[in-house]
Amino acid sequence: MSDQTADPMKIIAGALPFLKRYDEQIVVVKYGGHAMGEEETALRFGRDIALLEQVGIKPVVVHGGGPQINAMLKRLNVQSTFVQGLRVTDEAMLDVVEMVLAGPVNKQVAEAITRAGAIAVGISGKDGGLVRARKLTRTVRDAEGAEQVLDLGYVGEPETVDTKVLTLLIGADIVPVVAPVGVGADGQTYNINADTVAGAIAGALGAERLLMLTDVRGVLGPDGALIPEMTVAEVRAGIGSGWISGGMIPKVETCIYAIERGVKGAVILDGRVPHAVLRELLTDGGAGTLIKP
Ligand SMILES: Nc1ncnc2c1ncn2[C@@H]1O[C@H](COP(=O)(O)OP(=O)(O)O)[C@@H](O)[C@H]1O
Ligand SMILES: CC(=O)N[C@@H](CCC(=O)OP(=O)(O)O)C(=O)O
Repeated sequence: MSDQTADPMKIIAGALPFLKRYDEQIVVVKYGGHAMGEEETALRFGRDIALLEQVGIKPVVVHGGGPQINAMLKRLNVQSTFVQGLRVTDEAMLDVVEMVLAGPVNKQVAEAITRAGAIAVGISGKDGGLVRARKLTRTVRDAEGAEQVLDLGYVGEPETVDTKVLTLLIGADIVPVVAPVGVGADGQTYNINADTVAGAIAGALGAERLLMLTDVRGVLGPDGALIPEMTVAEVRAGIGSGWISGGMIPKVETCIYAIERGVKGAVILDGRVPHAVLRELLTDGGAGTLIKP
């Protein structure tokens, strides 16, 4: 039965148990740059988040903006390289990253939610000491099996998360919208993968759910089919075999991180599907890939 012909009373009755389950619960939603797409997609996302807030759920949005950074770099004629899904970030790159993420992208997402009738405030991880970061280092093995440390420049990882500013906003019924930029103890700004920030915030807040909105249906197996549920061990095997790759790696690693810190469920789903967030939280027809212990 299509949405248009469904009995509205049935829909409302069906949503009630979920509304009860998530009442006053924090749900962290990672809104990926690929899922933002057209302006209409962002507005639709804003309406869904505003609705969650209006029915008593406490949404916290962490957004990405990789494609939007790429578009700006193209205009500036600057090349960018990625290692294991992470953008190598020198000083000039850092300026562009912060300008795009904490600027237009952050404001567009907050505005879309506010326009839909909730109050949303855009901040970056630097505001209120939210995300204290440290330089991220990655090691790889070369052909001879020797370990090599990669220098990704000013790419960071969350060291600590101070949830005070989020708690204050949530307590005042304001939806926090967070740009994935952090600051080190010495004041150095770091570019952090948005998935990682979402996981760290979900863990620190003890969120009920972490939803990762992207531009694929979820984790796809080697045959291209959607995998509805995966254990942590299965995810690790997928990374090892190479069929989980690129931007999907930080996504699944984030889900594992969040679950290990007590987040009840972490889901990777297609943010381009209309009402993806509402479907996932308020119906039993959840889509995407649920990662579980
Ligand atoms: N096994 C897999 N299943 C689904 N997507 C995968 C897989 N392995 C790699 N990917 C890639 O990961 C991408 C999602 O990551 P990313 O582009 O960083 O999204 P976002 O901008 O939403 O954070 C997909 O578009 C796809 O190209
Ligand atoms: C270190 C690193 O790679 N940072 C990301 C931050 C934005 C991001 O994560 O955006 P998506 O969620 O849209 O991919 C970047 O520079 O693209």
